[in-house]
Amino acid sequence: MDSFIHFDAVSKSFGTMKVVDGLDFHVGRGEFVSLLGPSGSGKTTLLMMLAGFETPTSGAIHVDGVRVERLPPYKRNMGVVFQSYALFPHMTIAENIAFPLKMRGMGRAERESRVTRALDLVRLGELKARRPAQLSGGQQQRIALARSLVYEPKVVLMDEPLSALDKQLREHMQLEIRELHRTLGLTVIFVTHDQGEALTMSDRVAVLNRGKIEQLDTPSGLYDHPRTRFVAEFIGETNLLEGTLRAHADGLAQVELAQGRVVACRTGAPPAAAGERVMVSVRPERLRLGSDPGAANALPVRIEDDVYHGDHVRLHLDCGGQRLVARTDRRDEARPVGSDAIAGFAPEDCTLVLP
Ligand SMILES: Nc1ncnc2c1ncn2[C@@H]1O[C@H](COP(=O)(O)OP(=O)(O)OP(=O)(O)O)[C@@H](O)[C@H]1O
Repeated sequence: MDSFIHFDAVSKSFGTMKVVDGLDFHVGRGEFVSLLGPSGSGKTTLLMMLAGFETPTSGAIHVDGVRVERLPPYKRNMGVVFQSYALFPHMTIAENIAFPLKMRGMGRAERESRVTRALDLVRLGELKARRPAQLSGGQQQRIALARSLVYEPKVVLMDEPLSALDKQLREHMQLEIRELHRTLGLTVIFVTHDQGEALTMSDRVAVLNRGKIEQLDTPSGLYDHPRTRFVAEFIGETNLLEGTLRAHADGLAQVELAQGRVVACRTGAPPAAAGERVMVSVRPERLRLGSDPGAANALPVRIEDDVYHGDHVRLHLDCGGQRLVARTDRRDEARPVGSDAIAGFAPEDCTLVLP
């Protein structure tokens, strides 16, 4: 991956509060990267520093080899789309889209051809004489998208652009944005707090927590190999078993759980040294129920509850006082509530994270 956008030790404080803390990461040309994290984790601040509406307190931002963190927004050639569409109500759609071009002194003929092209991209050419109030929310958001694309930026920054739309429209717009990303070869940085949206749309996702990136990885990398407890719990759902790392050899870690049982976990370099505390993260669909207490990674459990979800059943398990969740196929053998069983998982199906 070539480095197209590079954050080099970027921090941002408001007064004494550090809201972005030493960010170091690269984004490749043409990549779609989402910023995902809880409210207040610094996603918007990161995006605003890239757009030029905020200046870092320290550190450097490079875009296509140019240092940009002190450049004003209009010199960065980035398209920006916000949650609120921010269209001018007194202008027609065509005038709204032409506005940034007019501000840059572009001639009328060139402006018109670019507006037509941008409207064609979002398939709303027939609405160009209307005013924003005469459009639906989804149409207004597509116009805002067209406006961000009109000066053919190489980077498009989007801050929760779909969160005001209903579910169906949101899913439709997700597909449209992905399609535009692919066909135009755009580099997209997309802020969302919807993990489903981040996982389905992105090449990679940066999980932010308290101003730091906990993990920047592909969607499957985050789900299957979370590196921290925060990521394991934030992305999807997981079971966390506390224990002590006893040994690591040949790619297999041995972890002694609180109740004295030892489980094996296939992993590269473990996150802790032998003797230190770790957590074993096992996704609910990786927990298998059986009856062989001698099986590998076997935990005796009692079935506390079963909840039918149509395509699957969720079992709530009690494992020596700890609550676990298993997701089973409807066709699996039925397990009556109150019965005992053995919950097991393969060493390949778990991950070690720091507590
Ligand atoms: N101009 C400002 N002055 C003071 N504090 C600010 C300013 N802008 C943001 N903050 C604070 O910085 C922190 C990070 O805010 P930011 O908007 O980047 O978070 P976020 O992850 O985008 O959150 P959300 O999902 O709620 O939009 C928050 O605690 C916020 O209150």
